[in-house]
Amino acid sequence: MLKTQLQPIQEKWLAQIKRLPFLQGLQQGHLSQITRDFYVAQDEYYIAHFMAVTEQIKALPATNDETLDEGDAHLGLNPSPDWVNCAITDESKAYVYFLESGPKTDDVVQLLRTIPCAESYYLLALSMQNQPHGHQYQAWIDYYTSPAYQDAVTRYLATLQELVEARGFSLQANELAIYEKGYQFEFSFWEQCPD
Ligand SMILES: Cc1ncc(CN)c(N)n1
Repeated sequence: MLKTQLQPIQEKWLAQIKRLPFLQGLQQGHLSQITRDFYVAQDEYYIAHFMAVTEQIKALPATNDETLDEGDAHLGLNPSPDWVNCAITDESKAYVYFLESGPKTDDVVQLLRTIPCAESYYLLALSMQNQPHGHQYQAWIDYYTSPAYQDAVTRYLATLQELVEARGFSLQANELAIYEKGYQFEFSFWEQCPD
């Protein structure tokens, strides 16, 4: 039931994200240095906040996430030392504000805010796997398709499933709207990256 509710939203936004110039460049291995630096700067900022939010989700079982450091994925894009000089955009700040806003007491809502972030990268990277001649950004793809990252995504979805089953009613329209908003922010985050 959960999958039936989430999948149409997920598929709609992933299709739009894949068409964006940055994703096309990522897929084809043709991103400029400036573009990669810009992305890494925005994402370092984003991830720091994302990690803090997920640590507050009480229902998420504690795991050994030592193998997960998204800095490794960034290295796969070969940023220059100049990435630290890129200003953080209003779009990136708005996404972080969305993650951090709202009551912290409802784990269902908090998971719905964060799952688009976790699952979309896994699904995007999966779609870039198996290029005939290897990939320019193979380390980025490998990071987001790794068993450790996949386990984290599975853990988020399984926890949401358990919480929804335990409360005895399926996701409501206002909750699905939060999940969709998360995907909208994912889209805007990628859209802002120059090609
Ligand atoms: C904006 C964003 N969304 C998702 C991810 C993958 N955790 C990320 N690194 N950055």
